[in-house]
Amino acid sequence: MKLGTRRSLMATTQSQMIADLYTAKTGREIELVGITTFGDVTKAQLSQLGGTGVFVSALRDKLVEGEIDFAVHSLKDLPTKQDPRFTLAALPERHDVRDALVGRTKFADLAPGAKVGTGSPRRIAMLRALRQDLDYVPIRGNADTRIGKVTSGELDAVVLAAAGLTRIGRQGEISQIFEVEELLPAPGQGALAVECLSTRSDLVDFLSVLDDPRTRSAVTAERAVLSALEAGCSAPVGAFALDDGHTLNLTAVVVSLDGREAVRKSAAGSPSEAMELGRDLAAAMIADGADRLMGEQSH
Ligand SMILES: NCc1[nH]cc(CCC(=O)O)c1CC(=O)O
Repeated sequence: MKLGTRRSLMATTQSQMIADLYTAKTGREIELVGITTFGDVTKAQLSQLGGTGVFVSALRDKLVEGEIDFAVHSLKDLPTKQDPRFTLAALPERHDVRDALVGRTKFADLAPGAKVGTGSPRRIAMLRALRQDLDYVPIRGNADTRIGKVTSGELDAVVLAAAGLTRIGRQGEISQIFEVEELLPAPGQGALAVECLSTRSDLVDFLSVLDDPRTRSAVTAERAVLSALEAGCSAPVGAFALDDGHTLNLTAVVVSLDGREAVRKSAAGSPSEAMELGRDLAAAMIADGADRLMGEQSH
């Protein structure tokens, strides 16, 4: 069995984690196949690429061509619009959902005017809501490149997903983890998705041993919010859900890019109705003006 992976350290690490988990559960060996994607080579700002899924499409092409059997994606990079050719055969147990600050001080201790790097409109909007007096600098590149801008002194801090930092062994450089109450993560953040062709029912069955039902319900609700808001991965939308085994609790927010306005709502429901919970919460947010706040970020 061949598992296609992007070649970055983060991607190969998370693909290897899934391969090891699979081998531990089934005794079957997995071969990793490295693939270069457009998202890895472009210098453009992610938010200017005009669409989601830049990291995803090259892996999907290899699935269609039959070069690989399945692929592991960071769920938050997957477009919410379902492509019927592919099936999310497994959503394994989620890692840390939170965002982290990499810098020499905590966020509250940064001097006014300090340069904070992040390429994500969601993070910029939410960080502005916390502190208007900092200079938010759009950056991209892999985590290593971003952290390097702090080490070199070009930036005072950068904000990255804690899960990604941990996967590449850089958790020691985190100066603060933002609690979800102050910085709501991106829908699906910290979760990995195992995808294969829908026609490969043999694989869908095999891979389902990796699925974690509580992760699946939580991220289903979060992604339903994003989908119903008709927002993409570059929109200033945060969502976080937790399934305690009985109840699914969901919170979502849309923040204006200047950080001055937000529509934030929570709801609880049955994990078996995760999709409806997310969709209904998004409808309530739109009724409160969420779509107006997203402005031209929505697509
Ligand atoms: N957009 C890139 C991306 N996709 C997934 C992660 C982090 C790991 C995850 O959420 O699973 C990252 C980097 C980051 O946001 O810092």
